[in-house]
Amino acid sequence: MSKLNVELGSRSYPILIQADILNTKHLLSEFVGNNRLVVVSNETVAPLYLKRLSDAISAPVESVIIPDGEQFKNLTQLESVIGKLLAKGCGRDTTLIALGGGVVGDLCGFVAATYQRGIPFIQVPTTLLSQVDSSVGGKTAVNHALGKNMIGAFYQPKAVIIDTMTLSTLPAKEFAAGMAEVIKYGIIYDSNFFCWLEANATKLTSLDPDALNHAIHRCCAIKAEIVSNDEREKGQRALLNLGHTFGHAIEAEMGYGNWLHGEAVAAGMVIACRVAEQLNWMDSSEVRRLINLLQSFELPVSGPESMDFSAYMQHMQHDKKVEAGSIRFVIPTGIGNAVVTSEISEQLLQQVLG
Ligand SMILES: NC(=O)c1ccc[n+]([C@@H]2O[C@H](COP(=O)([O-])OP(=O)(O)OC[C@H]3O[C@@H](n4cnc5c(N)ncnc54)[C@H](O)[C@@H]3O)[C@@H](O)[C@H]2O)c1
Ligand SMILES: O=C(O)C(=O)C[C@@H](O)[C@H](O)[C@H](O)COP(=O)(O)O
Ligand SMILES: [Zn+2]
Repeated sequence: MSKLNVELGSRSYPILIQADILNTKHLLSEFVGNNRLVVVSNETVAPLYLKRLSDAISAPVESVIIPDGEQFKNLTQLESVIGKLLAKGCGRDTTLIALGGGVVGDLCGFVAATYQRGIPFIQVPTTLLSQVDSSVGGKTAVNHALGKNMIGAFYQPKAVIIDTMTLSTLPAKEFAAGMAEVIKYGIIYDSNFFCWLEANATKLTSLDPDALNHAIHRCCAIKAEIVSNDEREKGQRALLNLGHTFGHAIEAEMGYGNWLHGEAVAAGMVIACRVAEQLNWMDSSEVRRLINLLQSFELPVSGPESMDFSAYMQHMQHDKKVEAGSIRFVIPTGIGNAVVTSEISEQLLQQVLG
């Protein structure tokens, strides 16, 4: 088993990574004490993994099951989950366990942050995207029609338990979406990791256990370090938003769920790199390497044909990185480095976005 730690003083927590960790007896006992346990999952993941998780916990477990899809990461569903917890009589001595991908994790985390002013929760992520990104760092949220993750809280889990074996049932398109966030870490932070991804793309697609373990471990280590330094995104954490200003605009414009989050981030990262290329911050060979790597996972490398400059601008005004009315963009300065800047002219954006 590999173990990492998110260092946040009294709110620090471990990330445990292991194939088949869901077969470990008394898996969560050190994190839950005598609390009542409620698993929040969805109608796809629960039939696959809820029994295994319950068996591993070796204590009574209740569950709340939500419908599957990004379009259900909303206030209606939040209220519904809270209503079910109230109907069960759950008090503050309840720990929630998010079993599923980023949608379940973000929603369950926000329920935990708000239910009776806050109860503990544990992340058990089952998609590649959630194992490398969303389960770590405590960004919890639901979407609003006008923007992604517009209603939420920073609220850290008590532990992140990653069973890499769960990826064996993940649809290929969802695996690819997770790879977009994996590649993001290479661009913003670690050029060696980017080179490693170029060399190991085939192994990753075929779910080679060692390659998967290395990629998940490296991503979690980078995210743990960034979050430990900047929990509330006052500085460096904003780099994790590479591709998201454009990507979130795509998700909202196309209707939540029609473009997967990772697909939109893939297209958004290429757009950010095209901006960098125009500024001579990145050379075209580096942009080509990103495109090639994304394409090796069959990810999109441009936004939807139907979206033009004004459609992007309309959504990007709501981006959470807007400061004093200016949109701040994460722009790479090469493979392995990126900066946050508000100095991107509308003219340049129009040129890149069309
Ligand atoms: N909080 C954060 O820091 C953060 C970071 C990145 C993304 N996100 C959010 O995460 C969400 C995307 O997460 P996602 O890509 O995991 O999508 P998801 O949660 O919708 O899961 C993708 C699909 O895979 C299914 N699934 C999950 N695990 C499975 C398994 N093991 N086997 C078979 N099917 C499985 C799900 O039911 C769903 O249909 C977005 O809402 C995004 O905004 C949050
Ligand atoms: O953890 C972070 O910080 C990130 O930005 C990770 C992103 O991959 C993730 O999609 C996040 O939810 C986006 O955050 P938002 O603040 O732009 O909604
Ligand atoms: Zn993301």
